[in-house]
Amino acid sequence: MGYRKGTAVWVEDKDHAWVEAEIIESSEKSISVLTTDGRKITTTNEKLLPRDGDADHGGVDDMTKLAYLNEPGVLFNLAQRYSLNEIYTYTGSILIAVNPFTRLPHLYNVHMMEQYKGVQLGELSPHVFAIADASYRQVMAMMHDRRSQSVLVSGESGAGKTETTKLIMQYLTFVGGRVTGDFRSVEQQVLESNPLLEAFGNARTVRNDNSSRFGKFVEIQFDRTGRISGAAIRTYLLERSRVVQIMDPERNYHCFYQLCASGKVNQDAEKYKLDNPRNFHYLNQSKTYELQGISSSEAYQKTRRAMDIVGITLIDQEAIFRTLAAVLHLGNIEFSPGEEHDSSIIKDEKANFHLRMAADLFMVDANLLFTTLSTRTIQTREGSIMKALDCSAASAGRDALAKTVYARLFDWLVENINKSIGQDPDSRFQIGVLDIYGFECFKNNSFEQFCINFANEKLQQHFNEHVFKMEQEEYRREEINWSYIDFVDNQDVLDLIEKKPIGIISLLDEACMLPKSTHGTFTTKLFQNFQSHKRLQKNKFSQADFTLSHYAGKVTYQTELFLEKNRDYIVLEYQALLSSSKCPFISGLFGLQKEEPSRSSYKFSSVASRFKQQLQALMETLNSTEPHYIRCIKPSSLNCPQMFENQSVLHQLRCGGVLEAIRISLAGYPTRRTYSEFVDRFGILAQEIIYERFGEKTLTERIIKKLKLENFQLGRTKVFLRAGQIAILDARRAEVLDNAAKIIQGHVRTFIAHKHFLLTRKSAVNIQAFCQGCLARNDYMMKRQAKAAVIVEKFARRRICQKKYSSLYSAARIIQSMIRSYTSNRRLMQVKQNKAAALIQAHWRMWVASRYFIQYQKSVVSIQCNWRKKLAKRELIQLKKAANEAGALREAKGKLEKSMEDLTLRLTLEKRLRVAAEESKTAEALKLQEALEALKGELVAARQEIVDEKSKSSSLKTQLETLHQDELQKSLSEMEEMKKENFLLKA
Ligand SMILES: Nc1ncnc2c1ncn2[C@@H]1O[C@H](COP(=O)(O)OP(=O)(O)OP(=O)(O)O)[C@@H](O)[C@H]1O
Repeated sequence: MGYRKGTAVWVEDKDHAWVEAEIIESSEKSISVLTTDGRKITTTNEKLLPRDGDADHGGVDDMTKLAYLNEPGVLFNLAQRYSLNEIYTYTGSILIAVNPFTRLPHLYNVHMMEQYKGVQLGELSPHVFAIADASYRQVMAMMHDRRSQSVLVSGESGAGKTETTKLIMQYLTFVGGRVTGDFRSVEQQVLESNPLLEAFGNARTVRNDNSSRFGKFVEIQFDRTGRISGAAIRTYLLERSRVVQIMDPERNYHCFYQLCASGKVNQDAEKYKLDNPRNFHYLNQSKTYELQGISSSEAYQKTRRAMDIVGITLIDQEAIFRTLAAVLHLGNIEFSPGEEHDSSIIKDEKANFHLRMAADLFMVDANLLFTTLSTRTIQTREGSIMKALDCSAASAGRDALAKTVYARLFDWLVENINKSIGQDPDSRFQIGVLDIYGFECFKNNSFEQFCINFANEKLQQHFNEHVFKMEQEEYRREEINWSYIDFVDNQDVLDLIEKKPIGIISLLDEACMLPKSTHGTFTTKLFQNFQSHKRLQKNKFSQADFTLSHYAGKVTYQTELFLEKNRDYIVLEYQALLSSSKCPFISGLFGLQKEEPSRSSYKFSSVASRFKQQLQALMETLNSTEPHYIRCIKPSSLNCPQMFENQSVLHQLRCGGVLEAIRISLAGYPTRRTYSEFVDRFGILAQEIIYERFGEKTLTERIIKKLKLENFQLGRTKVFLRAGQIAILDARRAEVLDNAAKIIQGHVRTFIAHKHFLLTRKSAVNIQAFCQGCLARNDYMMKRQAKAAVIVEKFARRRICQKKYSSLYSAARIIQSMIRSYTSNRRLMQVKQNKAAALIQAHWRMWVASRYFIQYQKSVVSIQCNWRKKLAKRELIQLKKAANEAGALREAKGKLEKSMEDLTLRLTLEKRLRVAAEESKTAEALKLQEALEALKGELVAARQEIVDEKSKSSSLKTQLETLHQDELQKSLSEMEEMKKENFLLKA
């Protein structure tokens, strides 16, 4: 395009940095710009991007829509979208996925999946679900259109291939899953196979914490109804060397760390004597044991759960983890030189312990394990000879055994997952998802990079064939006017690598089989055979290196370990040792195969050749499917979100063939339809001619001309359209259909509206009736409530009055009882006083009677005494007369004297008694006097009390009266208020 002077642009400077600039001169051949930092740069169109282009509007979702289609345009479009978290962009039918390095849950929820279900590619914004849906719809299309599909996900390590693959599988299980909720449904098993394979096949690398160290092709099979009916997983080239050798800060496979951390979950770690990963040689070569934000014990539980779901029995699970533990113990077996030359023995007690542990866990004899590791049997014509191995050979053998065991374990897992998920023999349509390592070019590139880049060349060829070659062939077949577009055909690189009998792989295999070959002889032979091959170059500094010009750039390979890594030899002693295991799982891994007798105990098998065969099979599968491409891009080498490294992204776009695809797509005719298809679809755009007797080709031409489209091509059977023309046709078709739909809609709407009106009217009447009923019911309810309120008020008032009355009543009762108690007290006191007075009177009368009686008695006694004295005197006189008269009289005199003495004695006695009685009577009278005095005092106090009581009762009476009056006043005022309220309520 031509730029005007003064146009603001971005320009790529010689350091490949993009800077702001302004056009100062523009000619056909070159453009001069002045950068904002004052530099004058002369550049070309490709290295310029207008600043007010598409990028300023948030970018376009399909690169082919870019107004300025060049590298910076593509790059800035991606960067612009990435900054808005729009990580997906189409390039025609290729989806570019830029790794966000942060969770974007809103992009992947069920709602999103619902949105993309059944929607044409391009209708919604670009998404991995759209690609998955397109492939699913293709599988479910009309019978004759059906074709198996494949989705090829590629990109460099850490670009997000595995995540993208998981999302595709998630979508396919969503649209093709049954709603059974079954714990072990096929789709559940397909999904759960991911974490299981990740545990055993993924590891931390410098580029990615969860890097897949194997390639994977998952084929999901569908039944006639579009439901998932089976699945098959194929894996490629597991990185075996990682089991025994890791570099800081990388890690070994996740499953080892998970097993060591299993102590928190079960007894496994303790049972297998795996206390700490730091104690195991295969793990402690790197000081990284933990992954940020991931708990190994939780991951262990997840792996176990996945094993349950994919149907691995508990016995097999136990055997798998036991085998892993055995591998770790195996790595700790160290050797030291033995007594004999070139022999080795177990280094120390610790190594011996690990030897025994490994043997126990493998369930083989410990001595046999030692012998197997430290010796080798060589077959000679004379018979077999046992040769001792030195320390380094024994250690290498130990590592080879560990790698073999792990690789077989991994293969067993894949095989069992496949068996457990099951294949559907009746399924005729599949969707395959390929997640394979992207093109790699490091400082040091070894055998693994060679294989990976070989695989990428193959995939690129497939891509070329699909996108470019087929395109060109079709143009030729259809005999349309077409100037060929060049593209970088990589067939020559593939021939160089895989051609038989002379290609890099064949030469490598030959070198591996010849006993005296080294990597040096291999490279020498390679250069001899391909002296002037334009894709192969010698390295100036190292004879052992060679450089290949891949489609994505030049890569120099260091061949030191090529031979060793290509040899997948199976040492027969290992085979014999482990097939003798008492554990059926382990002996099953190493089932005895009939070996051809050989001189050596090694049986060579080429890793590269096997990989080549696998790739061939994969390509055949892919060729029978319709491919969809997803190119994952890693925007930041630091794995940070919102970081976009232009150079790296540009390199990845080049490697992925994205830029080439855009170029070809725009230069050619990306859309083509057979005439019948075209007329079927777009005939409605020219209805006036559609029923005329023209051929389909003429009809097609007339339709297109009617729409004034230019630059289209009419082939033999198909019409070829330029980019964007189909969109115009579709838009016009949609317009016509829209108009037709509008008329139909108008009629349908009238009908619906009429029906709706009748229904509305009926409903309105019903609603009115219902509302009126409601209002009447409400009114009635109000009245009932008012009446009820009056009753409630009445009861409330009665209750209040009752309460007042009862308090008054109880107060009156108290007063009454007080008065009564007062009068009865007074009566009681009177009775008590009367009683006391009677008692005093009685005592007084008794005292008076007793004084009278005593005086009377005294007088009687004195009268009696005087009388008796008189009588005695008379008798005495007589007796004296008689004594005088007779002696006898004397005696009588004596007697009389005696009786007189007695009488005087009795008299004095009675006198004394009388005195004592008088004394006691006076004391008693004194007592009575005192009691009388006390009673008088009590009487006075009682009188005083009565006076007090009287005054109290009079004060109570006055209080009661005032209380009564207050209460009365209050109730009167309340009555007034109630009346007012009642009046208000009534109002
Ligand atoms: N769509 C995505 N959303 C959020 N994060 C993502 C997404 N894709 C990738 N990532 C992040 O990038 C990391 C690397 O992705 P992934 O493991 O898929 O890369 P990869 O290309 O498969 O790498 P390798 O080839 O090493 O296996 C993931 O662990 C994840 O954190």
